[in-house]
Amino acid sequence: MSGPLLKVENLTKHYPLGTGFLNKTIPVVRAVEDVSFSVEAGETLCIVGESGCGKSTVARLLMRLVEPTAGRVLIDGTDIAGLKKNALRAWRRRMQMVFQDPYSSLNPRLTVEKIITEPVENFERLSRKQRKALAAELLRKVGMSPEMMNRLPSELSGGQRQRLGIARALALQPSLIIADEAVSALDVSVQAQILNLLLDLQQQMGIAFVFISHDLGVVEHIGHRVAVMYLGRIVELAPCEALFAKPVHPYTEALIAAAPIPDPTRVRLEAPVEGEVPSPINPPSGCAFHPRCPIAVERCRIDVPPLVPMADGRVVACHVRAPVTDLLEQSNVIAGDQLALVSESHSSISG
Ligand SMILES: Nc1ncnc2c1ncn2[C@@H]1O[C@H](COP(=O)(O)OP(=O)(O)OP(=O)(O)O)[C@@H](O)[C@H]1O
Repeated sequence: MSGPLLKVENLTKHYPLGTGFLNKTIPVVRAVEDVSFSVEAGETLCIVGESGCGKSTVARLLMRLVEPTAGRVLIDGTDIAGLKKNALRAWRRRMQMVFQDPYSSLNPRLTVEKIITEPVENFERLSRKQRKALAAELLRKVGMSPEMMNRLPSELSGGQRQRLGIARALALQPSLIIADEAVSALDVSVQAQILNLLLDLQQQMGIAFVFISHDLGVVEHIGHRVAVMYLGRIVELAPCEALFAKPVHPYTEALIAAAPIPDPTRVRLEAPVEGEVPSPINPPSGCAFHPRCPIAVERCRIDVPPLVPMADGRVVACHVRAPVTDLLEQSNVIAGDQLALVSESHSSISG
């Protein structure tokens, strides 16, 4: 199979505030603006950013829990918006979600066995014996004892509940799991166990992850590539190591500087970002980060910066650090498809 497993093209979601009256223009929350990225089979793409930057809305759009205002989501090249009954069911098997709060996402009245076999039983009838065998296999996969099969979610710890949420997501052998703040509610030591479990499962089963988190420590541990979002837009997308070693966008730089440093030998370079995140109902003109940006120039107030590909494989939307003109002058060192990216859109990102 060629091409990425998941491709997101110019995805946009505006939530209208109210229903409008006498043809008055309704204000909208610009939750996601012109977001594009791709995910290869077996890859983990992390999406990071402050609260309200649109991470969960991207997850909901990927799962088709909300409809996009514009843009497309393609799985293996097929637009999920156009899928009809059978194709939609087949697609639903391939993409699963793990939520932040496993407690509220697990039915408290169902046993562990029922919870993890239910997704399969939505597709096919299982005998009692098959159900027990499947439940035991899935529990083992996530490091839990099959003896827990008859328990209720309330009898499990937070970490066990999250393992259960993962087991349920694995039941249909998905190609892609969307994990939205999947470890945020857990203690640090349990977080590490769950992250290592996800890494193991990825190696064993070749599952791709879109891993949404506001915690850069978690992202650094698990990500292959990282997309940094600010006020609905991707401002930088880079291989994980490159991003942490040398953030280019001033917002990425500020986020990394503000994150707690687990390694005491690493030195924090700059002060954390100052000021409040502006409202997505009335975002600043030009680059939405310019009112908080220490290096903003006049142009940043006027034009939205396009995502520009850099030599090390990352893309950055910053007039100062990734100016389009500089790159066009160096066109002899830029591949043709990268150049197309620069001119074609504000946020095209190749996988
Ligand atoms: N159903 C909705 N109606 C109106 N506005 C919404 C709706 N859902 C989300 N929003 C707004 O869209 C913006 C993006 O929200 P989203 O939950 O995607 O951000 P997030 O980065 O996931 O934040 P958090 O980490 O706090 O969950 C926010 O301003 C939020 O208030």
